[in-house]
Amino acid sequence: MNPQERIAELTDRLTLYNFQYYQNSISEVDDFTFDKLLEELSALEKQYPEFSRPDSPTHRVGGTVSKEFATVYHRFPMLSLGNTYSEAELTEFDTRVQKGLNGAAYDYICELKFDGVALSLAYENGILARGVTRGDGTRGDDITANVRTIRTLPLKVNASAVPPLFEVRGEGFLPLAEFERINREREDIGEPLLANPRNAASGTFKQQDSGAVAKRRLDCYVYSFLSEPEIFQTHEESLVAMKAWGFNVSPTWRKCGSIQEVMAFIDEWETKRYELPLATDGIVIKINRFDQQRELGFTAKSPRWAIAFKYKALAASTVLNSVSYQVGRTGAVTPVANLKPVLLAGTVVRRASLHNSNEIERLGVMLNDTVFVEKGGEIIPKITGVDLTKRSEASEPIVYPTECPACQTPLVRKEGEAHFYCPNEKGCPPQLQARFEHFIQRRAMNIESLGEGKIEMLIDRGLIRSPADLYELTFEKLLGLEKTFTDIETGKTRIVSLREKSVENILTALERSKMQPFESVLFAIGIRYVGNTTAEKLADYFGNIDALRTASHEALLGVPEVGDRIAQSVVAWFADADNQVFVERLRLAGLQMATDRVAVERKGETLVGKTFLYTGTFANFSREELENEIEAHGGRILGGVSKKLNYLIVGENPGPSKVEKATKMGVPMIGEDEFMAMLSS
Ligand SMILES: NC(=O)c1ccc[n+]([C@@H]2O[C@H](COP(=O)([O-])OP(=O)(O)OC[C@H]3O[C@@H](n4cnc5c(N)ncnc54)[C@H](O)[C@@H]3O)[C@@H](O)[C@H]2O)c1
Ligand SMILES: [Zn+2]
Repeated sequence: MNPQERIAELTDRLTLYNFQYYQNSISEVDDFTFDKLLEELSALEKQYPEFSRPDSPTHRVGGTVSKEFATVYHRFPMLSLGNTYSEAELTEFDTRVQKGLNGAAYDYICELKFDGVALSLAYENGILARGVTRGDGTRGDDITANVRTIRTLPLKVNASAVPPLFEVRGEGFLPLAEFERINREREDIGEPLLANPRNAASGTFKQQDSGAVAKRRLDCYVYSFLSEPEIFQTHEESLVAMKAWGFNVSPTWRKCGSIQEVMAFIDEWETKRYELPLATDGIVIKINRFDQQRELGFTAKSPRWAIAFKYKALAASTVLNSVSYQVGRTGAVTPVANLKPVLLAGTVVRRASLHNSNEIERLGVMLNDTVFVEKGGEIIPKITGVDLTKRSEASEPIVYPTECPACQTPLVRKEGEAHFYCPNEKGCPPQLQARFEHFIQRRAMNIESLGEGKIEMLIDRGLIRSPADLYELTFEKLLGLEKTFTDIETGKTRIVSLREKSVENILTALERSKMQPFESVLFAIGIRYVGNTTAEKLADYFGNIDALRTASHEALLGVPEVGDRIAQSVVAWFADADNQVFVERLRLAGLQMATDRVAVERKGETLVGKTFLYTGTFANFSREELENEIEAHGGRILGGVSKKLNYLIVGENPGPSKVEKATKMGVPMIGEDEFMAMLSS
């Protein structure tokens, strides 16, 4: 390939990667590969400027604006950062700085490079007015509503010193613990897992529904302050001030007087960064004094007064001893590598994720091979390659099972999915186990006293096969049961035994679970793709299990946020005869199969914005009908007489205390006729 062709190819490829990364929050290649290709393109363009294309990704910030959000122009452009993976280049950067400042003294501020999404946060008179993405650097997407869901971000800054207009910049991110929580939840309801915290954060910020965004607890570390006129002399001062004003400033920054100190900071954080609550991918080094920053200036794409040092993902090499196959709740089979224990980023690694059979093929890995293990943004390390120089006669092919490792049912592969599945949903022990774990969780039936091995023991003893069996457990059946568990990794044993006290706890929890609301029951029964929120929406809309059970695909599509995939899954679930029996048994056990609140259909807008309370009995309505009428016309029912109450509806034989309180507080009281007039006004 000649240089012109290579330049064209790299330009196209990198443009595509940028598009996927910034628009669709997908990494087609890892960052290191991306950066190396960009470096290659940049070098070729320098050598052959005549072939450099105007749309080259070397000239500009990678993102663009999208159609879904309003476009906002940045008051100060949002640039990228030059980056390097080598200390030698860092020294070159320092030399350029020295030259640029004509020998004047200078300090650096080192910060962690947080791996999330750059945000511009504009404040007007101390109030958060706008949150905008970086976009193409000149203009970005207005995602204010989503940014407002970040709890650590002050919506109002109470300080006398703040200028009327200022902008704070920071990195919006998904904390690792939150990322893990979301993935556990997704796995539980059979959704594909999110690939990494940075892409998950980026995808979340681009959602249209800020209610859904709020459920993912995003966070933001701020690292830059801009105003006109400037009110600080140094970056350090601005960090201290932002912290004092209530912004979330990561305490990890440090002032360094020389490039040697910078290097020491880099070394120090190479492994320590894994203790932080978020993914990081390097260190950002900035000149501290603002006048010196101005003196050094900018290129078209990045400041000359700062650079990012990126860590190569930490890698170790070790031997692949064996592969185990785990079966999840939905039957998906995941291969897990069992490794000869090796130290990586300060922890001993024994296992690594292999994702699926495609991944094993892609890596070409064999048993007893020496493999490279890397720790990236995720918590579980992954195998990234094979050290072929160490391949020996002992290496043997990994034979992917054709049968479920737990129940020997032949595995199947669903179209378009990377995983093999065990189709024996009802009899496969790990699937059963996971189904119970799903059923007992707090947000489902809340019977967590059954955790920690008890479920496994009950399955083993043949006492439970379906969650409905739980409600047939008795004191006699449970008392005295015992099982010893051995941890495969440490060899330590643990005994679970059911004595009087724990049996009582279990039975009480089971009894109490019968009061869990209908939406929790709906979540607990484990329909694929039906998470908490969807269960709530379904419960609200249909009101009871019979309406839902008989709902058609079309009817289901009428539920807010329910699409084809969920509708299909619900219909299929209720069509299954065993599931019908399951639901009947739960109903007989006394679980809630209807909401207290009957879903109401909107009839009018006459009561919108008004609040009501009623007392006594009425000629034309039962209490429930009255409540429905109020809600159907957009009104709200309050729990008691308060300042917020607009009307007390008084019927026959009213309660004296409500009337008395309403009189005292001057709340208007209306009769049934007046209320009916209001409905139709
Ligand atoms: N894998 C892929 O397909 C792919 C595609 C495009 C880009 N990328 C990655 O993204 C990089 C380019 O992205 P970029 O232009 O945003 O550059 P960058 O991410 O390397 O550096 C700039 C960004 O760093 C962030 N940042 C984090 N901590 C900071 C701090 N303390 N101070 C200042 N800024 C901080 C800001 O968001 C800023 O916009 C590439 O180098 C590559 O690694 C990957
Ligand atoms: Zn199985």
